[in-house]
Amino acid sequence: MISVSPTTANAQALDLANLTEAQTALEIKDLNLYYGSKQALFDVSMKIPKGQVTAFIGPSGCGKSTLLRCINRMNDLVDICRIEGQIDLHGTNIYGRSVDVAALRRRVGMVFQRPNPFPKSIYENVVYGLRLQGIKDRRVLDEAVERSLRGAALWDEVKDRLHDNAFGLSGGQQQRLVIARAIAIEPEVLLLDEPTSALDPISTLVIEELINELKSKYTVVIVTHNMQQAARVSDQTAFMYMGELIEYADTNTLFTTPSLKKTEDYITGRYG
Ligand SMILES: Nc1ncnc2c1ncn2[C@@H]1O[C@H](COP(=O)(O)OP(=O)(O)OP(=O)(O)O)[C@@H](O)[C@H]1O
Repeated sequence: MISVSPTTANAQALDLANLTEAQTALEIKDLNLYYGSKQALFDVSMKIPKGQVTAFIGPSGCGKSTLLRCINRMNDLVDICRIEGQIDLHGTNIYGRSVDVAALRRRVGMVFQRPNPFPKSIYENVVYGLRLQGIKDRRVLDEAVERSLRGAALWDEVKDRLHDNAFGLSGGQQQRLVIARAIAIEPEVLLLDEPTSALDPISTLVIEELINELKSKYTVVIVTHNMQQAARVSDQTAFMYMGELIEYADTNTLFTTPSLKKTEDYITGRYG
């Protein structure tokens, strides 16, 4: 049995099928995705609430990362990838003709499985996106560094060595640095693709606590292999299987009283 965290279990469950516009960060509508002739997502539709943590779970190859990567158009980088359907971010289709993809990726930040700091100082990693925007004012940059590192629960550990190379940090610290880099440009949505799978249990716990704090400012969508992690950190969970969204519900319901047998079989470990 998967135990759901008390904060998650006590949260007021939202009516996910009938979220109002004000409650919705993302709306995925009839999304089909193909890699060449192979279809990887089938008619996925869901609304992702604002200021909450939503987890995608399911067995390997079910399409979790593919769906996540649609939300900031990372799949545009895959030549053979074709998408039908749409995703609205706060009401505007991110696949619309006039969308500036670089601007979209500033609104929708992403953190990957392996920490990927740049070979630069801690400070320069955090301000990277701000420098790209042409911001040079030292005071603005200094403030952003402190705010972002505090936001990523890393400030106290690195405040005395901001100009040291980021590669000198532990794996868990590097992952929090990457989160600080992502939040420095104040995105609306943070996508986390198995953010703790390369980390030890203690670093994992620190990141999970951080995820809980991040949702006060950002909409967080996380892909995880680990059902216990989904139960601990997310407010709602989407279970995917072979490219389909099978069941989507508040995390407590999905893990304690799922509606469908397929979901129950997965969460009780019968497959996957
Ligand atoms: N760039 C790509 N080119 C071709 N096929 C791909 C590509 N990326 C993913 N796929 C295929 O799409 C399907 C879904 O893959 P995806 O990585 O989204 O699954 P996943 O649920 O995230 O899996 P995992 O948990 O193992 O990371 C798989 O069959 C995979 O082989």
